[in-house]
Amino acid sequence: MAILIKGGRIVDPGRFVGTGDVLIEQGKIAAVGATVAAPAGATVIDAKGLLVLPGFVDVHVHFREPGFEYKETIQSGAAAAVAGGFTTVCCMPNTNPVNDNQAVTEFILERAKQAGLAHVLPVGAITKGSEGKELAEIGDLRRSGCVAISDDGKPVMNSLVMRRAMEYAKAFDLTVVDHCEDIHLAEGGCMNEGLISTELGLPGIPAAAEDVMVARNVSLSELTGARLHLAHISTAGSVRMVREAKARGIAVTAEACPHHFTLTEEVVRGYNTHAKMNPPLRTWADVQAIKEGLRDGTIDVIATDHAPHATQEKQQDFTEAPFGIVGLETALSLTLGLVDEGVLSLEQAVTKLTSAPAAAFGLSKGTLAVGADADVVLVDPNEQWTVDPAKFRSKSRNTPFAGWKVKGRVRVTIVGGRPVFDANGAER
Ligand SMILES: NC(=O)N[C@@H](CC(=O)O)C(=O)O
Ligand SMILES: [Zn+2]
Ligand SMILES: [Zn+2]
Repeated sequence: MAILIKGGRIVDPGRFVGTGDVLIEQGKIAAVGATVAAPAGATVIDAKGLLVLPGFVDVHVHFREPGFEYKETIQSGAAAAVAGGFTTVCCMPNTNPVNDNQAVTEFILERAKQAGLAHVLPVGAITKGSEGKELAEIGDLRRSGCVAISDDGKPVMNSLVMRRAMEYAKAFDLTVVDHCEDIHLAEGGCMNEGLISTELGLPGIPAAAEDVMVARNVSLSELTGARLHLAHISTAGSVRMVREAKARGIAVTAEACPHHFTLTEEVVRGYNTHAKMNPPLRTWADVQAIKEGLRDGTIDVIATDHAPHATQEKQQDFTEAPFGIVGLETALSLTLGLVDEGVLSLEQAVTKLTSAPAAAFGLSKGTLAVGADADVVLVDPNEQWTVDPAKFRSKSRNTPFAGWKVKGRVRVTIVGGRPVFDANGAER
């Protein structure tokens, strides 16, 4: 089936920016240009007034299958992804069992195929059971379809284990993704350490718990030459160190999450557990540093760290509730907020949702290049809407953005040439 997307504002970073048409044939991008003729029998989608973008790539999501299907399944997670404009998502291995072997990887890929929505690419564990002790079978994980390795949810505390992981990863051409947190410095904490944690009487997690691990990982990347990707950076110190590492030519990329460039620790007042995530919401100065890092290219990628948890789990004391919030269905609007604020140009914002994450993981995604998989998203940049968690595709509703009035909404999502989400036909 051929599809011609007509008259939209195309933003294909570094390739084509301007009003034009996109032709899809046999699941691939067949042509992009100011005017492309519709072949006989093609379905024409009128994209006037809409942005036409490469499908977004999220290198950091938690779909809870296997093991925690009550929070999210691969099916519900993939549905949330395409509703949010994400056509490729990389799912972290902190499931039960942990994705530290070929059987779990193959199970995830099979489930993703059955869902038939987004491309769901597994991230394998660095260590067996993500226990930080013994390396997983990294070569097997690579061969069975893992696109990166991480023990996300936990850091790899032992520096020698991390060094060996990086050496293997380099040999297998895999990116190593680390959740930078010194667990001893962070132990017992549930929000950012500072004045507010003292006022609220909550145990804090100092910025240094993140910073020291960023410093270590950058050093190990320099030592081994492995490609390092830093998950969810949240502190001014991390931004500073990544900036310096890049200036020195170290193979490091970094991601920031929408909540870390939108909210500060102030939101924790009121003890709303939807403001509890790891790393925690930080200070205004940290948020400014994250924005500056995004603006100047220090932070390459916007990733959601979509971390669904059930309502009853979040309805506990702040100290008891699990860390994490869902993000797939609000990320686009919050990112466009940075464009409205003048922090990013639209092309920069699209880059950080598409080609940059693809490059960080070495994926041939996030582009409208002729011959690429036809993963395309149509966005109305001006549509205003109110975040209503009850309408999420995700099984979970743990978001601090409920009731927020935001701008920019996905109209249509196409994966491999197949429309898999259409806001017009959808109950919202
Ligand atoms: N970010 C979170 O607060 N939680 C994540 C784990 C993680 O990303 O470290 C989760 O799996 O729930
Ligand atoms: Zn993490
Ligand atoms: Zn995570």
